[in-house]
Amino acid sequence: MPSSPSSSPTSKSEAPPPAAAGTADLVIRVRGLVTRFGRQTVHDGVDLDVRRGEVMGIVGGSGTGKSVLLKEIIGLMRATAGRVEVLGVDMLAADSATRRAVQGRWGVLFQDGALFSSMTVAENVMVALKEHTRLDPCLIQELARIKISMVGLPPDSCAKYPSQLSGGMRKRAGLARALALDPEILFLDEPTAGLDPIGAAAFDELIGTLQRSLGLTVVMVTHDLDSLYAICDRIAVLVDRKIKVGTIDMLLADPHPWIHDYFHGPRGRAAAVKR
Ligand SMILES: Nc1ncnc2c1ncn2[C@@H]1O[C@H](COP(=O)(O)OP(=O)(O)OP(=O)(O)O)[C@@H](O)[C@H]1O
Repeated sequence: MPSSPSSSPTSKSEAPPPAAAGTADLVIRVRGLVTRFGRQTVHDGVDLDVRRGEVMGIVGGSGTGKSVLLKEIIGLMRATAGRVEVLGVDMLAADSATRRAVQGRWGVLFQDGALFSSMTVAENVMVALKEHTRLDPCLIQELARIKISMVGLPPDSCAKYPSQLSGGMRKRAGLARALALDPEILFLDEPTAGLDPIGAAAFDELIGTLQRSLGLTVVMVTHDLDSLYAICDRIAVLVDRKIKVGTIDMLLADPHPWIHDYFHGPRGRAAAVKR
């Protein structure tokens, strides 16, 4: 396992997308998802397939339902209608034990790291290990130390409280916690929000390196065009209450007005230049 990932990121836009997968290689399968809040319809028949080992970015205008979709996939919210399968389990129909078992196979990084403020970084990472395993306490401490090192935090951050860390360090600590149980899937909600451009690029590089070395499937809600170019294999765009999925090159050629403006606007052009 890498102690401090340092290899330079490969622009995913240059790489061919992972081979089209059969159903067996799908780790997430969303079908006909409908989400309504009162009279507001946020999703109206959303379909999404995420293949094992790919990095899927989720983008869309403000309020198009990116975060709600993520919450519905990880079971924090219940869709009005439709089907969500994760790792072959129908999450809406499964009993609580089955759902819990699947939940142990993914990690989530929320925007601010969502760390417990009264616990040190190491204690935060140990929470899931204590809850989901029966490992010896010394081994749990050692595993937490390894995860904290994997995300590039110095050893002395283990004993620090979240309030003693910078925003970027808090995100790394949240990532260490998300990786605690060696997940197969990593869900990220706007991982680079609030970071300066250099910090954001370093975080993208970390995600890319961890994804490759650990063979993770990553699902990432983001507004960050640089992240899309740097680490995403495919991108799911929420438009017109549905989803369009493609590689960056496919979406660059898409005539939908929002997609065109997003990828060909000033920020899109600036991100494309860095490819
Ligand atoms: N619990 C809720 N009750 C009622 N409406 C909600 C609830 N959660 C979200 N919404 C609405 O659903 C819509 C989609 O919200 P969501 O947070 O998913 O947007 P988003 O695409 O992530 O936006 P942003 O990019 O601004 O973060 C919004 O109009 C929001 O007000």
